[in-house]
Amino acid sequence: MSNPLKVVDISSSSDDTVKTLLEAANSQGFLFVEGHDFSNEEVQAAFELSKRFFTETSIEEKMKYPIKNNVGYTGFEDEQLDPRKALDFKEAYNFGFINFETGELNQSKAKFYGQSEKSDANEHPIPPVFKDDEAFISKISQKLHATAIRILALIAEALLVEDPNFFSSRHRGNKPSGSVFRMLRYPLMREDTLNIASMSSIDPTIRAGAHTDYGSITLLFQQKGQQGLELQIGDKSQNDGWVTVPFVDSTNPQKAPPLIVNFGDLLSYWTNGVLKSTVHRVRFAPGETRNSDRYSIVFFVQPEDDTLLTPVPSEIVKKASLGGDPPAITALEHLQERLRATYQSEVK
Ligand SMILES: O=C(O)CCC(=O)C(=O)O
Ligand SMILES: [Fe+2]
Repeated sequence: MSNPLKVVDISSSSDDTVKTLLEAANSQGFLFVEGHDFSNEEVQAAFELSKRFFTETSIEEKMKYPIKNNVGYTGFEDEQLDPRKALDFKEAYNFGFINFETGELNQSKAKFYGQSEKSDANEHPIPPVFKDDEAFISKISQKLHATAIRILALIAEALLVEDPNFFSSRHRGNKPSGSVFRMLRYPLMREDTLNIASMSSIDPTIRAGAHTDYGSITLLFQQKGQQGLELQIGDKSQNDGWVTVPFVDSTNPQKAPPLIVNFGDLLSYWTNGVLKSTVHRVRFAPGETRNSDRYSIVFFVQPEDDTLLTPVPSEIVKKASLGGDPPAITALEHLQERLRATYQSEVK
């Protein structure tokens, strides 16, 4: 399968790196990032852990950790990324309320927001299956956060923002933000899952409905032989423009494959559309032969909650303005609005 996306090495800050990154962000809104810090072993271990949680935990046990404040488990029929279409046939577990400096995960709301700790139990308990690996999950989250900061620094350079820390000072790791580390599973349709599908309005080929991401940027690992991510970047007269993202292997066997990186609505809004937030979905082609579920590991990056989304101070951004700037809302307001649409009710 040919690769329609650019592969950018973020270990370099060369003019070429910065230029290619901006080109990819401005045209496709998606790219592959190599030169990151992740070893193959580490990413494999994260996928193993995800598999263990999804396949060795009963549904009753999973339901003890229902998603709340965007932290926890979401099952097969909860999410609807494209409100016009069927519900998404997938399950996910979100780690959130993370302090990327200390590595603390799933903190209570009170602790996360620096309010005095209430006496009642933490409303975001970590499922026991993850208990022995909490330090490992923290480390992966911290590295993903650092990788995102690195990409944002290169973006600031590409946009000729005078302050090189413009984005990093708005994505500080120890401040409250809606950033989430998510494990996802898109199961094969088997005897045990077919029942769920036939009982509801699920289209089994669409695993994550067409949507754009909400935040600043998204980092994603997928595995060989488990493609399914499609982007709407092609010729609209053919297949509605859907293009499949292939699996791209690492050029160094010790290193994990390149990360898939895309830009979300918030960064697009913040840059007057210079960075594109591209529509994408996950689809299993009808009748396609697969022999495994699809797993992905995703890190959704959000700025600090109270970040005001006034246009990024850059001549490139200013030139892209179509007259008046959009109203300045905060990152948290922006996120809550999008989550409300996804869950079609109050933010859980
Ligand atoms: O699993 C994937 O490949 C994509 C997931 C995705 O787009 C999302 O959760 O926003
Ligand atoms: Fe997405």
